[in-house]
Amino acid sequence: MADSTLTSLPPHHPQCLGCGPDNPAGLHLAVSRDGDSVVTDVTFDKRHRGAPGLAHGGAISAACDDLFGFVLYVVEEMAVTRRLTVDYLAPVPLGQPHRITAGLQRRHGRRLHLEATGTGHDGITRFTAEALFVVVDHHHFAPHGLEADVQAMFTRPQRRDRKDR
Ligand SMILES: CCCCC/C=C\C/C=C\C/C=C\C/C=C\CCCC(=O)SCCNC(=O)CCNC(=O)[C@H](O)C(C)(C)COP(=O)(O)OP(=O)(O)OC[C@H]1O[C@@H](n2cnc3c(N)ncnc32)[C@H](O)[C@@H]1OP(=O)(O)O
Repeated sequence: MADSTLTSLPPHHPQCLGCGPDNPAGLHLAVSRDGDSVVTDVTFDKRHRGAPGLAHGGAISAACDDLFGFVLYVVEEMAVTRRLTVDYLAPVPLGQPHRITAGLQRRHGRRLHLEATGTGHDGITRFTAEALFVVVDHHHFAPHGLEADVQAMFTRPQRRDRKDR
């Protein structure tokens, strides 16, 4: 969907399940910032099938979780998912684009309360999500990943100036 008011955001890292371009099993979400919100247009396909013709709830949940991870560019904090709740309001057909919009609802100390809405291009909202993210520092990631990869997450530019989505 072309939208001149959106600013592209970089993937969390190249292999990220949600947004990494180099993850062959990934959702390959392309995410943009729109003011204090972040948005992505996702089209689930046969790799994400649950019931015949419909998206798997886990795939929808993964898309929401990853998009919440982009609100961190707005908040300018590193944080991880502590709790994620998805309301599946209506079946999500494969092959139909849905726009997911997410943002910060409120913050209490380290706790970030986030919310998201997924709406088809037909205007039907088929899922919503809420999450609790908890702010962490680089020590959270350091024991598990290559030091250079962890450093890159903390030091990369926070946005790209591409406005062509
Ligand atoms: C500078 C610019 C930065 C830009 C960043 C941009 C991008 C990078 C972002 C992310 C990182 C990279 C890749 C992201 C990939 C995907 C994005 C999706 C996100 C994920 O896919 S991420 C993976 C799944 N995720 C986990 O792998 C977490 C496992 N987990 C833990 O590692 C611990 O569990 C932890 C650290 C979360 C907390 O542990 P802890 O010991 O530090 O803290 P504690 O337990 O004390 O809780 C702290 C405060 O939350 C309150 N609290 C807790 N539970 C609550 C509940 N249920 N209800 C209400 N409040 C609750 C407490 O009451 C306390 O509140 P208070 O501080 O106010 O007292």
